[in-house]
Amino acid sequence: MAAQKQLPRFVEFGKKIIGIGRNFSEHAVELGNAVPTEPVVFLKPSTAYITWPNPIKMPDGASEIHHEVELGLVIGTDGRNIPESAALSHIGGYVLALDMTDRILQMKLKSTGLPWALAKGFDTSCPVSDFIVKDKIPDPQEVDLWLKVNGKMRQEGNTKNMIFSIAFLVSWLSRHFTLERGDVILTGTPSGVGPVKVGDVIECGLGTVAKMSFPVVEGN
Ligand SMILES: CC(=O)CC(=O)C(=O)O
Ligand SMILES: [Mg+2]
Repeated sequence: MAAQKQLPRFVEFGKKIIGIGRNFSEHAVELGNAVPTEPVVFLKPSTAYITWPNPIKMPDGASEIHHEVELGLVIGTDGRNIPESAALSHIGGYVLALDMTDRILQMKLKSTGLPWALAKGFDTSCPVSDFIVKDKIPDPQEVDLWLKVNGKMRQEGNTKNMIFSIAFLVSWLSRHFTLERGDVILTGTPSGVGPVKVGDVIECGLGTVAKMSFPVVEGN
C-alpha cells in the first residue's frame, strides 16, 4: 500500500512511452524480420494512452490494426547511464499494456525505410491497466502474457523468453536518453499478433496479476 502511495497512478505523471520491438524471436520471425542483435526502439506520444473503460479507436484510413500484449515497466527513479546491476531498482512498478499497431501502415513505412511513429502512435494505441505495485511481480522475467480476441486465445508467452532482459533494456536505454519517473517501457510482444476490426473485443492479462478488456470502435 505504501508503494502505491508513492506511485499512485502512472497516468498522472506519465511521460515517455518507449517501445521495444522484436524482443521475442518467434515474433520477429512471424513477421519475417531478423532476430535483432541490438534492441529496436520506438516512441509513442502520451496521447496514445487509454485506460478502461475507454475504447480503442480505429485510426483514420485503417480497417484493421494489430494487437500486441506486453509487460510495461514504469520508471520510478530518474536515471542516466544506469548500470545493469542497478537497473531493477529504477523500476517503480508495472502495467499490463497493449502496443496497438497499424501493421499495414508499418509495413509500408518499413519498406521505404521511414520511421514507425504514425503506425505506433495513433490516439488510443496504448491501452494500459491500473498501476501494478512492484511487490506483485517478484520476478518480472517470469511472467505469463496472454491475449484473446472475442474469447479466442491469440497470444501466449512468458517474459523469460525475451531476447534482451529487462535489466539490460533499462540500462541500455538509459545510455541513449535519460529515463524519467513516469516513463513506461513496453518490453515487446510474444508471437501470435494479428488483426482486430471494429466490433472486436480484446481481453488480455499478465498471468493472474492483471487483466483488462478493450473494445475496438470506429475512430472519429
Ligand atoms: C514489429 C513490431 O511492431 C515490433 C513490436 O512492437 C514488438 O513488440 O515486437
Ligand atoms: Mg510491440
